[in-house]
Amino acid sequence: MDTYPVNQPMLVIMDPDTAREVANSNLKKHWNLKKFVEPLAGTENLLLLEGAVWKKWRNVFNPSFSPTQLMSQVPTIVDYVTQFVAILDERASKNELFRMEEEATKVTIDVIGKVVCDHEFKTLTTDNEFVQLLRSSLTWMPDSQSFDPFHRHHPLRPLFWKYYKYRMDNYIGKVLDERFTFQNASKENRKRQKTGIDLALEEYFKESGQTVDARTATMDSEFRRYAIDNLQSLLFAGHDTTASTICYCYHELGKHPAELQKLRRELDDVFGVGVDAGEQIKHDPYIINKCDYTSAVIKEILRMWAPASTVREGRKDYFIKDPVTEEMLPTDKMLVWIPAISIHRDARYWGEDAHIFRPERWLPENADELPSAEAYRPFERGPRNCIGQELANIELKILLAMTIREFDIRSAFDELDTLDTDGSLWAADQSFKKGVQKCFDDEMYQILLAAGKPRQGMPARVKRRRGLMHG
Ligand code: HEM
Repeated sequence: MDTYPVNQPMLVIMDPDTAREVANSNLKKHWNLKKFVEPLAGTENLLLLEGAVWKKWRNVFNPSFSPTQLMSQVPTIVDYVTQFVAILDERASKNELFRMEEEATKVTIDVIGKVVCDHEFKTLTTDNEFVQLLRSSLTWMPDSQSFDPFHRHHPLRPLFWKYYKYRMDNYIGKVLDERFTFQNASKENRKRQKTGIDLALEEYFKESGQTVDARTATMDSEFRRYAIDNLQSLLFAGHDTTASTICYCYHELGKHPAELQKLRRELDDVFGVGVDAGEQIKHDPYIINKCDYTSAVIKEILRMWAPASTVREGRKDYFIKDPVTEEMLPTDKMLVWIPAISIHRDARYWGEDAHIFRPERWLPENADELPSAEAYRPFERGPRNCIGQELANIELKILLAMTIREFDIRSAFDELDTLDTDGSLWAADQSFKKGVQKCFDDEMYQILLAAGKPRQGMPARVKRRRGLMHG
């Protein structure tokens, strides 16, 4: 696809086997990605680094996302989701129209903040400075569909981005420095569960050959830069994709009563009718593995509304074989894109109902119907796959288990205009409301704001179904 002069020519990969080859190749991430990531998380981070430096940092953070480490975080996740439930309950009792994406972002930020930084962002209960800066930075993201040259190359954009990044660096830098001072200062601390920030610091002590003693150790500025950018990339990548996915879960379930009923029935079977799922999950985190249909709903949503994908930079010496003509296609000066969402909706792999929400396709008894695993890549595949996929899955299951039986949730695009002055990032940029307002025959199509987010942040209404069982 040649979009010159708006963008570089693109080679769009729609064939799952070719996608596997590209994902496993050493083609670098495309420089275009930097435009989105740098304002939010700098350049020295897992999303953008390459080669040996990337490998080193991936190894540093991998243990924070191991199954055992994640399961140990489940009670914390339940506590945050309980606060999210309280917010929904308040919205319901006031019968308020609100943007679900804004509220979902709060819970996912609080979770990732705790999992990665062991820091309480308290976004669910207070106005957190870091999150406000992150959202302000997002308001400056160019609308990729805009042909207005002033909008695309706004002269003030780099200044604002620099300012927000500077303040976000200060915030995370402080969290890091506090941890650095605190690191291993006491025996009890050494025994604590280690989060991403501890592992990063451990790596530093190992590399710098310093003894772990808070009074004499110093942190060099290069390490500090890498640590801050990496923590920010985890905070950023770890919240908005998950927030977007839970919104689409609510949206599709709201449109599909039969599937919603099946989901509620499964949760009743696993947790008991009228029994609080949160307390049970806290007590036995592995109970969520019994929820096959819940898992199927999440997989189906990530198939239909995958919020992220990979873009790679072509190279002179790298050719891709056209699976039909067998022609060797050059990739030099091209953006090589694997649009997961398009592969996920391709009838050649998923059948005539590729655009239909049908969680049943993921149930164990229907495994034979599924196409090759390569045709499903919401978290990408190969060495640069998503480090946080298990965390996202656990979080999404807990969110569904603790909300879907408590509330009726529906998107409310018919009332969108009444949110024009709510001060959200969506209200700030009215250009999102212009132009065609349906894609895949759905008003809640994705808007590219770093990741694919639900249009207008999903205007929503919630109704309580029964008395709350949580705190
Ligand atoms: C539903 C939720 C999520 C989806 C759909 C998703 C999707 C993706 C995709 C498609 C990539 C590949 C990007 C590329 O090639 O440029 C990726 C990478 C990444 N994701 Fe996620 N992600 C999710 C949640 C998370 C969470 C919870 C974290 C928490 C830390 C996270 C952290 C990352 C990081 C750090 C990378 C870069 C990995 C590397 O290159 O080594 N993501 N994700």
